[in-house]
Amino acid sequence: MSRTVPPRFSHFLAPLALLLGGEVVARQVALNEFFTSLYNVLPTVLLLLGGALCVMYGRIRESFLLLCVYLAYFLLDTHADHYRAHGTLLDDAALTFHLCSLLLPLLYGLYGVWRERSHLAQDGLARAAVLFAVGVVAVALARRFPEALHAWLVLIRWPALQADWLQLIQLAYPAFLVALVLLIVQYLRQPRPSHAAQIIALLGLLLMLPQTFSRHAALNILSSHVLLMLVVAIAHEAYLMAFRDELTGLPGRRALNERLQRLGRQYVLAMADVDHFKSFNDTHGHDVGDQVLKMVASRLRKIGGGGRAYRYGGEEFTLVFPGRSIEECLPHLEAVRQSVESYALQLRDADNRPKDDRRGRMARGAASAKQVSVTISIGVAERQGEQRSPEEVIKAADQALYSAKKAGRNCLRVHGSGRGAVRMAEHSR
Ligand SMILES: Nc1nc2c(ncn2[C@@H]2O[C@H](COP(=O)(O)OP(=O)(O)OP(=O)(O)O)[C@@H](O)[C@H]2O)c(=O)[nH]1
Repeated sequence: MSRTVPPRFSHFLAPLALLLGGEVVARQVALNEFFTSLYNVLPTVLLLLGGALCVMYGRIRESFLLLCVYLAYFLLDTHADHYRAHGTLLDDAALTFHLCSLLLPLLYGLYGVWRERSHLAQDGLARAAVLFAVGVVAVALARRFPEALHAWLVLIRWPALQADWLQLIQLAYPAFLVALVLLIVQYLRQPRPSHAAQIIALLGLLLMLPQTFSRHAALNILSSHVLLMLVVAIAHEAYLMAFRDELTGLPGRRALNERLQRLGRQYVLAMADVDHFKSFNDTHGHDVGDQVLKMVASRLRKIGGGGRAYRYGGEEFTLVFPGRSIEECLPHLEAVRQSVESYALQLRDADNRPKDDRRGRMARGAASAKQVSVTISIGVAERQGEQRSPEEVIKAADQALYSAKKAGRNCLRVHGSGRGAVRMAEHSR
């Protein structure tokens, strides 16, 4: 999958808010009856809701993350409930708790970075087999050698690193660290909201485990919030899939259609199209064509004047200016046309791409680096006269775009007037 957006703090905002909210609620000495009942059922409800979303959107990875967290919650809740009701721990409480502390981060990290394969059933079976094998081995060892396993788990392997405030077995911390590093690397390689949520959810688990027996309802509250982070991330990904164009990162056609329904009585729409893109693709290949579309999208995204860019489809883009007149928009459209024209795109050859940044920068600076540039034509129309509906305004902008193409391309045309034919001097390329 292509990386279209850089890491963003906004990816972490919702999960961080949920983590903070969970920790604040978990610190309450007593919850009222409503919240106690709510948090009693929430983990199961979220597992079912998240599971349904995973089935709908074919998200195997997230379904196993939810399952891991829920299984740990379920096992620990049985013991926490008994402890709260009777004031004593069941015989295998300590062993179950230590095993969860070790296996939960390991399985969570593994499922988090395990790439989804196209064959969903095979993928699901492989993940289920791992969960089953780990579960069977853990239960078998716990039944046959409970004392030996307990002693192995609680052994302090690195006395110098032991501190009073560490409330889990020592082995749990490297397990969390490994999972954290894997998930951070995954996020840096593919900065997606779901990958950000997985990192924060892991931190939520690290916060949750030590409070299992010490704080009333902390297990229910924090596991609910962790599950909620994962469910929200699934919904967010589904939204992006439907509304965002994967190649350019711009909002796509569906988002444009939604936006067009909410425009007021005054607005301007512009259609922009890459010139001679077919022959560009034929000459340089589809991959270079994709790089060009990303470059054009990145220029259009920066349009001023309150405009917003959408990928209409193929090499066509739509610019929406709510509440603006055509005079207000023309300078911004002309600026973006010029910015595309003057941008020299350095061709990146995936096979010969330098492995490190320094060599990459040197290669980009080298005179021999291959450069290409493209131009765009723009047609623009305003809501007025005969063009009352957004569809009619788009059609008018399309006609203006056609005029711009006929006028020699690399220019801007306004529908229904001779204005705006800002023909630029031909550039030798
Ligand atoms: N690389 C790449 N090419 C695409 C994509 N979507 C559409 N295209 C190509 O865009 C080209 C569009 O060509 P045309 O519609 O014939 O127009 P044009 O060559 O740009 O010519 P004018 O618009 O008349 O300047 C086709 O060759 C499509 O295959 C895409 O996502 N990536």
